[in-house]
Amino acid sequence: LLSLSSLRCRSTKRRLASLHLLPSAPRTVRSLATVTAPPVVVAEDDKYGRKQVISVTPQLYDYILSNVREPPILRELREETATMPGSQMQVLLLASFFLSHLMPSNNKFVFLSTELVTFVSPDQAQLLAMLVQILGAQRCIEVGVYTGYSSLAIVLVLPESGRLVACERDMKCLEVAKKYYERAGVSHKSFLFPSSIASLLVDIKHGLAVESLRSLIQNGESCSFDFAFVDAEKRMYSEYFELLLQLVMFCVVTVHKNLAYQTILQVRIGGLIVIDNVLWHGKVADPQVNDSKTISLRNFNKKILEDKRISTSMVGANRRWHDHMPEESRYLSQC
Ligand SMILES: C[S@@+](CC[C@H](N)C(=O)[O-])C[C@H]1O[C@@H](n2cnc3c(N)ncnc32)[C@H](O)[C@@H]1O
Repeated sequence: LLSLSSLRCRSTKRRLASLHLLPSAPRTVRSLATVTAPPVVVAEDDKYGRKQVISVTPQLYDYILSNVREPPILRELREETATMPGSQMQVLLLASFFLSHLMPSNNKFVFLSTELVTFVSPDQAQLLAMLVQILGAQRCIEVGVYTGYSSLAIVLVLPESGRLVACERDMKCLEVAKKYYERAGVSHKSFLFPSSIASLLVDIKHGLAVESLRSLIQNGESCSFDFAFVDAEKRMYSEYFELLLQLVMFCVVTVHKNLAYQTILQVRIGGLIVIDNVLWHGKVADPQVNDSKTISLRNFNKKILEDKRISTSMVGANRRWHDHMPEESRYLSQC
């Protein structure tokens, strides 16, 4: 535990950063994980046609990252975030690695790890930004901002007239996010036209996300968003989803042809809701894991699968670092 405390301490992280152990993350992982995993997993069940699935090794993940276009301001924000107490990147992997050797039979730190905060990786941020661009999204919502890495990635590709509603309960995190929004020139408010959407790219909603989403609905903003990214409290995913379905353009349009005759058309206009961490570091597939967050996510995934109102796609893990990590810490890898 002492090791974990010292690793979570800011000065230690700075020292690690100066040794290039943090936060240029992916390379650090390679230094810990010297064993190369097979790059391909073959699905065992013949009914899947013996499909080969690429397993992302640290080397391959390095390669993916070297092909990411990360704007310099996002890189700076990522590096600053990685030095913050509680942020999860390599610190956690390092801590778990050391701890697993100190206390091989103790799995308490797996629990500790879930208290730390993660943020999307550069490749994930690039994917989010590209989805927003493909959609031609103007109005977006993020549930769970942390220090603003994913939200800034989204805002940077929005048109001038775009808007991102950023929901976050932690003011300290928002201070960092605001600093970067300002530096990127996306937090400008026009005092001449305060209600103008065009003058406000990031609209921060400080507070519990469910309340912020409800107030958007009460303010008549239903069916007015194109895109949402959910990355907050796992046990609230179902509530976020139901509220977002009302806010994102996926709606019932009522057409009044004349007073006597009314047609209701169900129109899917094409909004997109991206939900992070639905594999919950692999725990959803492990019947031995039954904590409340894992159960919530299992139930949520089942509900989404059965929900006929939407089209859905679950995208698999893009990193498989736990192949290289001790058993106790394998859930620390990202999905
Ligand atoms: C995983 S982090 C978000 C990371 C961010 N999306 C990124 O990739 O840069 C989750 C954030 O959700 C926030 N959060 C958790 N529960 C919340 C809630 N009920 N309402 C608002 N924010 C919440 C936490 O404070 C934390 O900052």
